[in-house]
Amino acid sequence: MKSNRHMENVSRIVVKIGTSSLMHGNGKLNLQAIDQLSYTLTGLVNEGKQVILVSSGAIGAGMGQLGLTERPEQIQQQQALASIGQSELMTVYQQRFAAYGQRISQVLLTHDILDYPQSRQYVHNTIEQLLNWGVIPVVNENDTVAVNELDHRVTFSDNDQLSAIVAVRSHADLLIMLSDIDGFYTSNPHKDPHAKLIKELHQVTADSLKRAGGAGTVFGTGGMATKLTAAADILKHNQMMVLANGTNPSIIFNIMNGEEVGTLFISKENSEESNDDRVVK
Ligand SMILES: Nc1ncnc2c1ncn2[C@@H]1O[C@H](COP(=O)(O)OP(=O)(O)O)[C@@H](O)[C@H]1O
Ligand SMILES: N[C@@H](CCC(=O)OP(=O)(O)O)C(=O)O
Repeated sequence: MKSNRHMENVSRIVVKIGTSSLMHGNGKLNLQAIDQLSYTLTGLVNEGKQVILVSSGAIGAGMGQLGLTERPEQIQQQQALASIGQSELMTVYQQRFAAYGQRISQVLLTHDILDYPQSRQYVHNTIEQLLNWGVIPVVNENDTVAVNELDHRVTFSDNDQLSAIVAVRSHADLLIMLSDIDGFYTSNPHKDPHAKLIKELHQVTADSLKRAGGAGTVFGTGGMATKLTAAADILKHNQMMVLANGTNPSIIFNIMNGEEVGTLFISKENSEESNDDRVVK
């Protein structure tokens, strides 16, 4: 694939991976995806980059543990599932990253912590210290206490937005959002066979938001809408985001090589592209 994006100066990267990329359709953890993710992120750290992983999947992993095929409605059940699944998820991450000699840590956050200057400072200090030590912080929402964020019918806050907040606060050069789809399309490709992949977007407009629909699987939550809101936040802070397919997380290497994969969200001033938002023909 042609290399025409400039990622040479990217040194701090936030990677967000969604539940749909971490789970099989039958509710089991996708160990191959987790292994490739661990291998790839360790590879980036070995190259001298600083990496923060924002990983969903706690509720999905909890559902898998209990053999549930539908996400329960009750908040307390979702929270209990997250509590079961988070420790399973971290156990698997710990094992796979350790196989590549990479240290990781767990950071559980709620959105409101970041609204309080002192807590925000503590989070900032901790993450900076971890990155200085070459550790990969693995961030998730602290689902047991984050009641509003769990009920996606009431609010649309979730890990997509959390990853943007983390990327903004940590002044990351790039947010890579991995999902179960190749990028942002002109409409939901699972419903519209004529949907076309948008390669680059400079602005999240009301029209782009209209094109974004809900989650694709029972395990996914926010769908495309929360990814676009995250992208809007990133663009507001003059940062970059790539939305790409996480089926094979080593796609991150292609992104870092500047290859044209997924959808790049970048301000017009920072873009190499003279055309407006490009659509694959
Ligand atoms: N315009 C669009 N472009 C791409 N995907 C879309 C669009 N609108 C809705 N979607 C849906 O969003 C899904 C990705 O969101 P989600 O299921 O929440 O994944 P994740 O678990 O990775 O966060 C896609 O699989 C697709 O079904
Ligand atoms: N904290 C929740 C994350 C929910 C969430 O944002 O899920 P997703 O849309 O798959 O990224 C969990 O770990 O299950």
